[in-house]
Amino acid sequence: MTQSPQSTDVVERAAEVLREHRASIDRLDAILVYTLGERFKHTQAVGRLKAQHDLPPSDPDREARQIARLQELAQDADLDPEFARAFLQFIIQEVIQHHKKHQQ
Ligand SMILES: C=C(O[C@@H]1C=C(C(=O)O)C=C[C@H]1O)C(=O)O
Repeated sequence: MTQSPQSTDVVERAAEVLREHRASIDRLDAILVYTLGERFKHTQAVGRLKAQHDLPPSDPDREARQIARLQELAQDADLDPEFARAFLQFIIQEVIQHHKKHQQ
């Protein structure tokens, strides 16, 4: 069966919906970047504090509590909890590398 060509109205409406979604995605990406920037400011301060007081760069108990909490939040937010876990783990590993550099 051949498809009938879509009317100009339908095509224009689809283009408009796509534009709106992409504008929302761009705003949310900006929120993510600024949020991560703020988070890294705090973790850098924690890294300096740990270096000054000779504390270990990583804290596995704290990480386990954060991951459990984030997975609950992810469920509430309709986000894959496994994705949320992997994402937080990725960020924490980067933070721990920064903390190790503070201690060198
Ligand atoms: C920021 C800290 O250092 C590390 C990084 C963490 C993080 O990025 O959330 C959590 C625990 C630590 O392994 C901390 O101890 O609070």
